[in-house]
Amino acid sequence: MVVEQPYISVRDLTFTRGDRLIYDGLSVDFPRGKVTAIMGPSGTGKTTLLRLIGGQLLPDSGSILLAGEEITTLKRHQLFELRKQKMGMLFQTGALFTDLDVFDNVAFPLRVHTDLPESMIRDLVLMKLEAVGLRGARSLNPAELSGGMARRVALARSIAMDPELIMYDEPFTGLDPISMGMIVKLIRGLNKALGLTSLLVSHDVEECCGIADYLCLVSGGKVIGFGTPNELLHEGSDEVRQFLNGDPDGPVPFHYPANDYRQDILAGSD
Ligand SMILES: Nc1ncnc2c1ncn2[C@@H]1O[C@H](COP(=O)(O)OP(=O)(O)OP(=O)(O)O)[C@@H](O)[C@H]1O
Repeated sequence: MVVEQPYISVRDLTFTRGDRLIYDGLSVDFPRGKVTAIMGPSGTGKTTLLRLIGGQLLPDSGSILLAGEEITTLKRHQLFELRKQKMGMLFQTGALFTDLDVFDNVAFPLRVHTDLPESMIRDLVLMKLEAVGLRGARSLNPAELSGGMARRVALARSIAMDPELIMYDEPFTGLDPISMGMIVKLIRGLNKALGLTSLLVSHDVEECCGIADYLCLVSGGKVIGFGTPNELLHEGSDEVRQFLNGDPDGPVPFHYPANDYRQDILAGSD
């Protein structure tokens, strides 16, 4: 798919972990102002891709352009500035500070990264908490929140600095259906209201198809499908459709390669 003026452009990306090649010449563009869900088999490198885009990992080779900046060659302090100004991240493990209440958790990045007066910080924090429906919960401690509420506070914190890009890693994991519905609505709503570019890693095909403008399917170190959910569900390759439909057998076989079953049985013990 040709993406006009992508927010993120990845080219010929190679990345290895130990002796395992995770990405082998990955090239993909992520559209500006849209929600793109990155999906694919477990262990294929989806979280790794978010970390490469966030500059937390450095590729072996290749380029990652984000809002015109080449992430892979930025110096540490430049990367820090870029992250501060442009990126919000919501990782599944992105825990709240347990010794700070909800208000102070959301205020934290503003207090650390800006010189804004406390009165302005208060207005901004209340605005972010209102956006996630938790203005009334500002005095609660993290221990008093449900899992879904904690995720929403973490979301308010990750948009505190008005990022251009927000990256979500498995934002639905462990949530009950109502909390999941709220997070889905928030991801979609915030993307539109704040004009964000959103990248979302998740295994939930149904949620992703409902929320994402585009799906990016990654497998074997490459993009095997990129398009709207509708396009991929109807016109994707057999492998893409097998993944999206959750079929147990297809191009990715149910059976691990083995010798003849009958011979195996007759052969007795190994
Ligand atoms: N810190 C690490 N050190 C070494 N190998 C790692 C590390 N983190 C991840 N890996 C390996 O890198 C590969 C890609 O991991 P990654 O977490 O990006 O996959 P994923 O597609 O997000 O998986 P999942 O869907 O299960 O979360 C996996 O094989 C994993 O075992």
